[in-house]
Amino acid sequence: MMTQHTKEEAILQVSNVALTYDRPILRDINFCIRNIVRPGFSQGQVVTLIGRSGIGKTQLFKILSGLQQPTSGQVTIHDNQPVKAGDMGVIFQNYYLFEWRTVHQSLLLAAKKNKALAGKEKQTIDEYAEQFHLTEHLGLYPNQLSGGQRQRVSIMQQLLKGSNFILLDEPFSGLDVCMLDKAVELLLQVSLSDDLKTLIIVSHDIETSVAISDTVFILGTEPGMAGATIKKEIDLIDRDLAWQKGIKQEKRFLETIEEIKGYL
Ligand SMILES: Nc1ncnc2c1ncn2[C@@H]1O[C@H](COP(=O)(O)OP(=O)(O)OP(=O)(O)O)[C@@H](O)[C@H]1O
Repeated sequence: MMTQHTKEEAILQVSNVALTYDRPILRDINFCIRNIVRPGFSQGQVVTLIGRSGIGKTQLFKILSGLQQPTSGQVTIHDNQPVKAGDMGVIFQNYYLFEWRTVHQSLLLAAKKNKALAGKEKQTIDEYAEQFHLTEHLGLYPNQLSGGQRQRVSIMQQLLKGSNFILLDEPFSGLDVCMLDKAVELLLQVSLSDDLKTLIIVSHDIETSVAISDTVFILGTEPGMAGATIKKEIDLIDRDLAWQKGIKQEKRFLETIEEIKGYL
């Protein structure tokens, strides 16, 4: 039985986006992310963007986050406003951190950008740190952290800034099995913190990323057409594959993974 939910207003709309350098990279990109309302949960959206290497995922990621202007078309968020740099929290693959600042200094800087936290920045940092198992690391510099800890600091930074959109580039790469489980838990926790939170994940680890998503967009090329477009959108809620622990082991999940691989 399909999990009870409704899809409401558009929270991100990509319209006719194209990107051309010396040749077309992206063309006719159209998709929409809607606010999912799930009774009893503050369920946010988790979207995975999949495509083979070199297809244009990073370029689309940059366009979505306002860091790169498309050649044509537009990306709008909140009441049809065009997205601009800074609207979205971006977590790059290498978890870029200010190496010369302690974790706490970086987090405080992020929290100060969020007007909603005025006066309670330090308290909020302590609460998140506890939740993310970073309490003992607040005084350290980034080079004294493990990969998993750096990742958690990056995510915390974006959450403190108050971004409703968090884009993650390869969030699972370079993590050992144990850390991978923790990263998954953490993203699920973030996605359940507010029904307006949207995570957009670009990953080569299809199984892990699809297992925590509600929607998959597959970027690919079509015969005779230059440039990549969204070849397929898979609604995992409709397939009853979303929001379930242990889904990775189920046959029908693995069938969807095979189907996705068929599009690459
Ligand atoms: N500044 C640029 N000028 C010209 N071509 C570019 C530029 N930046 C990227 N490209 C090209 O755009 C294409 C898409 O690159 P992109 O990095 O988005 O791929 P990707 O899907 O993220 O790949 P991967 O999974 O390997 O990271 C590539 O063919 C790349 O050569």
